[in-house]
Amino acid sequence: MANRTIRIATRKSLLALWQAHFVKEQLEALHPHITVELVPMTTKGDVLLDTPLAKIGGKGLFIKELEQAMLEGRADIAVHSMKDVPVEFPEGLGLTVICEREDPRDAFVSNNYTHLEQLPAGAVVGTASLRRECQIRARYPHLEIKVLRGNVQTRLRKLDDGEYDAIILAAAGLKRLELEDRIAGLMSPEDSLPANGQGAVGIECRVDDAELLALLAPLDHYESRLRVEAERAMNKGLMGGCQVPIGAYAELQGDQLWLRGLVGRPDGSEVIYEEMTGPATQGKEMGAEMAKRLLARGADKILAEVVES
Ligand SMILES: NCc1[nH]cc(CCC(=O)O)c1CC(=O)O
Repeated sequence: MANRTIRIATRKSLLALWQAHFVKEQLEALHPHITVELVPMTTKGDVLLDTPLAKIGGKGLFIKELEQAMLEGRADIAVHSMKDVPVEFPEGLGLTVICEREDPRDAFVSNNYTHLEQLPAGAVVGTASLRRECQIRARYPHLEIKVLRGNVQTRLRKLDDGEYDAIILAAAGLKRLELEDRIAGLMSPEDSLPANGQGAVGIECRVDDAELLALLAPLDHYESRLRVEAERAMNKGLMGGCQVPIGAYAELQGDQLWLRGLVGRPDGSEVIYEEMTGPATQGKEMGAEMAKRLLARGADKILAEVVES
């Protein structure tokens, strides 16, 4: 594998660039004779920053342009936040690596409070995620939810400008950007069940490039893969991505996997929850089974309504 160059397609947000550098550094350390370059690009999701995610529709809003670059040979790999990666891939591409997962939890961010419980009636909470919205509304119906879009820095600025009393962000993103001190409180999975793949970085590439696959393989983290694959299998069964009110979260307990999932109405009036434990290597089957159980309990109706609204 002489002197090969690996080009990483990446979005231009600080978080995306951090994640691309994170992969670049590991590849360069593992394979001193290869060169790794970043190919930054803008995606549809970056342009449509003020529209609620569920309304823009179209899966893979943040990754289509990156995939196009790989298919056309302008890039070799794409580094993604797993939570933004659709469950299906275009012909010829696949998710070949899941890196070790960062903190998967949601973070409560506020300059005045440390937990949703403390917020007075009418306080304004910012999020663009229907998953976060439905869980907050179900438990705290007296709070107001206001759409919050933009990259992590923009969201924090909007909080500091006083538009919101608190906002919810993924802990992983804040930690990676060295903004951990902005986390007022970490939300347990019971408080806010994370999105599938939250906190994990994955690598997508052309599946026919055996040499490349071999170079990437050492970055794969088995435990993280088991968890994320189970979560994604659940979302796949529900045909939902990051833009729908679905939470999916798996934890390893020895050789067992504990998978929790929910689908909720964005207004919080209904949250359907299921959990299951089984052999860690059966995550995909468990995810599919969980999806079936959720659908049988009415998740199909909720999801259809969200897509139509
Ligand atoms: N949908 C945007 C997005 N995609 C990944 C992260 C955070 C990092 C991660 O989950 O790996 C975020 C921001 C957020 O939800 O706060």
